[in-house]
Amino acid sequence: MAGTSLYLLSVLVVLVYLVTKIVYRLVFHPLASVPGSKLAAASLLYEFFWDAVMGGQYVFRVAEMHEKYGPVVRISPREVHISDPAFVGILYTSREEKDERFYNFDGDNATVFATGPPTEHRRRRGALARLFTAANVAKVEPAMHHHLKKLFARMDEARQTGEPINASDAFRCLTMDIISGMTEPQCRNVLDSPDFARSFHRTIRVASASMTWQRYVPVHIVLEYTPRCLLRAIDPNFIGLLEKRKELQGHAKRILASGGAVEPGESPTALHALGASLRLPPEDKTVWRTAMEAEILLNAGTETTGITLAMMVYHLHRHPRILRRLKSELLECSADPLSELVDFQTLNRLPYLQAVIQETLRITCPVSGRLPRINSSHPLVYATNIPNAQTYVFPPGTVVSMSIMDLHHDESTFPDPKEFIPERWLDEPDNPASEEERRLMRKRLLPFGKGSRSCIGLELAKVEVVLSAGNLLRRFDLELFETTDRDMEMAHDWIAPFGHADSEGLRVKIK
Ligand code: HEM
Repeated sequence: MAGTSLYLLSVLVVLVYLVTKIVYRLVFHPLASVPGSKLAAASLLYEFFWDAVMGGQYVFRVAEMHEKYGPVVRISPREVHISDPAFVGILYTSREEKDERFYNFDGDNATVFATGPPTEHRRRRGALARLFTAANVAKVEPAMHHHLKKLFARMDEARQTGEPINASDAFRCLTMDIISGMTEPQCRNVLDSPDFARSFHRTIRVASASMTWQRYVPVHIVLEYTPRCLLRAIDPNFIGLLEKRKELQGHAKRILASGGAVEPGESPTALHALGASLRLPPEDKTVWRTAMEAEILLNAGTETTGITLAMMVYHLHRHPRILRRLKSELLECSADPLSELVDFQTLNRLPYLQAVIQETLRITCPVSGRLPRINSSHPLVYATNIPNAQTYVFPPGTVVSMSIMDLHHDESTFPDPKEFIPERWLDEPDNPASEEERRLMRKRLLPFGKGSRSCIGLELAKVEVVLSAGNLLRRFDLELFETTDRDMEMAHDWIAPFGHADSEGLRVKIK
């Protein structure tokens, strides 16, 4: 009897605590006046449900909230999301920190991507930054030519057999081989895989989805300690993920032990840079952190650039006039035979290719989700010049996020935002946009983010996309194969946009 009363009392205490907490969040919290779903404001479970359980769906719910409530919405007890391009310069400065809860992909906020505090971040990013400068990326261009030639040889074979290829997977293989050659001592050479490494890409998909879960559950630890047979039964791709991680840890261990020494036959990679860095204290030179840093580079460098190439090829083949114009520019840019690769510098000067790439990055948003920041030391003020619009003052500690997607699809900056119109970027007589409007468009095209946390791989991605797209479209005539808008649309936001599980992505025939 006494036991039952104690049990009831405990339940009552928990209930009172929860109700008090919810009432506080809805009525007394500093964000209580911000509009949005009350369920989202009451509990983190709402975000958990849409982002983790439903698999990267919160991005769509947040868009609905903006439609209903306007540019400022409360999307969790502690987070406000803003859809107003004018605010981007205020939020993404070097003062704001990344929200460590959201970015905790590695389980310990230990990687460059996930680190919150600016001082630690500067130190960790500094250890890698030299590898990704324009000058160093230029040195890697011959390796990119090597990988591209491999891809083109596979495409030549496919032309002869008449079989379609999965271009989404093929591009991911290309970008994986490039970033792998810069990250780990042995390039993965996934371009050699007969099916363009289908199961490997499924592993990356699972890894990306599990990063969302990591925000709420220590996924890394759970995976480590769950029996392999059980994991295999749940999803065999978990095994691939763990094997890949073990392999990276092996490399990290050896390279850290040698102080980042580059062995004969190896090229200097991110792992070597981390091992040799004098900026990093011993606690940053653990095997786990070093391997995780490499894993995040591999993931960040594969999906983003891969999807950019796939989306570009898709949009171009849905718009034959645009494709014709691009091809004629590419065919005239060099006297070299088509069998030779044109170098980055030559391709990078082509205005229409640049416009096509800008438009692809605008419409695609290879980083699709929100990018939360915390104003740890100062209040953030959101004000607009819209008559009667409310001004908000967010106290220190508020999580404030924006999404590149909102910026790039803002109708007032980019008319017909869902349409693929490379001409909008060009200074041509029939472009209705004024110079001032184009200046604003350029300012608001931020596929690589903004501020001190913008993409470390920007120079690399630029060279990869220009070189690959320019040479591929110069050399091959493609035809879409059983690929529809549904195959190319974002179905899940797992930092990068992922397609439907039952879709093959982009498939093409080589003519
Ligand atoms: C088209 C290709 C790419 C796009 C559009 C892109 C976009 C972005 C964006 C928007 C961010 C900022 C994320 C945030 O604020 O939370 C970012 C960060 C980052 N990207 Fe990329 N990225 C691309 C390619 C790459 C490549 C090739 C690498 C490989 C080196 C890479 C590695 C990273 C890393 C490590 C960060 C974290 C930087 C930091 O916090 O200091 N990305 N990227």
